[in-house]
Amino acid sequence: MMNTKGIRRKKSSLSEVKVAVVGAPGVGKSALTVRFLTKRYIGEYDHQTETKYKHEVLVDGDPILFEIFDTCPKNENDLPSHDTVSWADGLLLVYSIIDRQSFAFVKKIVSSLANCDMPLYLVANKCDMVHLRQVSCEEGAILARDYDCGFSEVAAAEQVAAVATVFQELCRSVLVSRRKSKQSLLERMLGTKTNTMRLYVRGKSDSALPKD
Ligand SMILES: Nc1nc2c(ncn2[C@@H]2O[C@H](COP(=O)(O)OP(=O)(O)OP(=O)(O)O)[C@@H](O)[C@H]2O)c(=O)[nH]1
Repeated sequence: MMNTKGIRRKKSSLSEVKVAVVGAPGVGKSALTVRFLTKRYIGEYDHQTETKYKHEVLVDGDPILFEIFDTCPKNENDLPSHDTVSWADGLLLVYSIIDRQSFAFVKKIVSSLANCDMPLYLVANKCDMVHLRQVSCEEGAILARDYDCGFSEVAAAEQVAAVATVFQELCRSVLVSRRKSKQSLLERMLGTKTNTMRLYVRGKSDSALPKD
């Protein structure tokens, strides 16, 4: 699905960000994904198929081509596959505030990532159903602090902007992490730290600096 309204730059200048939407069955992964893509809420989806979408939007004024993988676990033990995790630049971890098991499922997913240091964003969906709440907002916030990632409670059923913000925040984390790994690759290739390099360049070009 493509939304190219308002975006005039060449495709080649786009940053691509791959997001896998993961979480227990029925937490609202498709509802959140479709809300972001179309701004609409559709109550029931095909639960049998995993779907990949493409969606172009501006994030902080820059065009971003999102690739979104709406995963579809068969049961509470069906964790995201190695292929899914290695495909993704970032994971949107979704649980439902009215389903404590789905909160535990998110923890299982993150444990299964082992040392894989990828950008994450924790989303607590169905916050329109507070009367049935099983997971407090504080628990979500604490878990996100543990994972060093962003966190929001949202309702795909009712909100448009809050859902978009979740995808945009994850996108920002992906871009930051990409910049950091490019920088550390450069440092490794040069066999030096960037700040040492900066000193060297300055020393060569700045005649006002002392010679040693
Ligand atoms: N009240 C409420 N219901 C929601 C919300 N989001 C999704 N639902 C409902 O929750 C059910 C499951 O939503 P889906 O989007 O299909 O969930 P899913 O995580 O994609 O499910 P699987 O594909 O089976 O893994 C549907 O009946 C949705 O209408 C929400 O924010 N509030």
